[in-house]
Amino acid sequence: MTVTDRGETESPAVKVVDFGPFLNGSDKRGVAEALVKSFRTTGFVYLTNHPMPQEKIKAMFELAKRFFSLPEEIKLLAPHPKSGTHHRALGYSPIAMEKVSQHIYDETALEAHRAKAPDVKESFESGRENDEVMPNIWLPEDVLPGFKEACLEFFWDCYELQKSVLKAIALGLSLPEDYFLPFHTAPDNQLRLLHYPSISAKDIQNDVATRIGAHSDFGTLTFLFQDSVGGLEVEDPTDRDRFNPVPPVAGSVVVNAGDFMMRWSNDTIRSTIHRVRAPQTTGSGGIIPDRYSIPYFCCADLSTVVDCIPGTWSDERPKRYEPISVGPFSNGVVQAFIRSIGQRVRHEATRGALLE
Ligand SMILES: O=C(O)CCC(=O)C(=O)O
Ligand SMILES: [Fe+2]
Repeated sequence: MTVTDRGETESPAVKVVDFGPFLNGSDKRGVAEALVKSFRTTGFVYLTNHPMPQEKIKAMFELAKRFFSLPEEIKLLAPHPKSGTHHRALGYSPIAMEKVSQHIYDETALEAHRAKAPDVKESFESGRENDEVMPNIWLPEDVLPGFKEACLEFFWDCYELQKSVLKAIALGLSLPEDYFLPFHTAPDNQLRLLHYPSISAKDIQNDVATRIGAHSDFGTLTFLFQDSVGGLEVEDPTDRDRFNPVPPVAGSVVVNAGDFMMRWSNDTIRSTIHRVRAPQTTGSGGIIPDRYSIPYFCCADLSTVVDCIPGTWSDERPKRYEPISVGPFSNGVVQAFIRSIGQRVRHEATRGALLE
């Protein structure tokens, strides 16, 4: 672990990029290149001086805490639908309902995986309000007044952040700044509020339970706001058996690329496996405090078709993938692996399948 000149701890695996010079125009290219370099190497980056106001992030965390502290039967007034009709999760999913897995396709192996170590977390998910195909699932307004409005405002603020980051990535790939924007207009994105209740450190260290199992995300990008508890880890790009911590960096948002971006960029950009366990500073005894995090998943418009990004392929490095429709891709990734027997198992990615 190193300490940055801002006095914060920084994971040696994940770089901190100051987004300010991109936003104020003083060094757009420098920021864009640093960003893309991180996406090529680790698939993860911390962005500081991003445009999301810190008070809004703080307020969203406070509201998430109030939501999760409601009695279970009240939270279940906005239940995640049991059927697989929603391509993305919406509404409230109680503790241990979802267990994330990666590359397990056999039913018996899935059962064993499910039985092993539950993901001890609960979540609430929402998308844009005008989505007629997948309408949001809210609590009655009087239960937590202002919750719906705050989620929607945060959703659209994150969309503004997404546009700026996509512009920087385009520039870093020597493309016109607006290259990615027409593919992300709907937007078919998802805001997720996550709560990991306090848990015995021993249970996590002994693999009796986990916070979120190892997985990659499936979309274009994920923005992750995390509290000060820690525990997020990313797979080491050179050693698949090693996970490096991504500890909280004050004021930053963690940005990572998803499987869709990896495929779209002809594997130039990495979609890296990550998980949440006990913070690495935790001793073997004791209780790990509650963790709250807010991921925002950015997806290309379901109605579009994409081909490998110009500049990511050439005669020497031919295209590895055919053009693909975003809708069937996203539906395929999530739907094909949703199992509604017992706990819901959600495979967030088919990275292996894509690479074949
Ligand atoms: O809570 C976290 O820090 C990670 C969440 C995550 O990776 C996910 O929801 O996909
Ligand atoms: Fe994730």
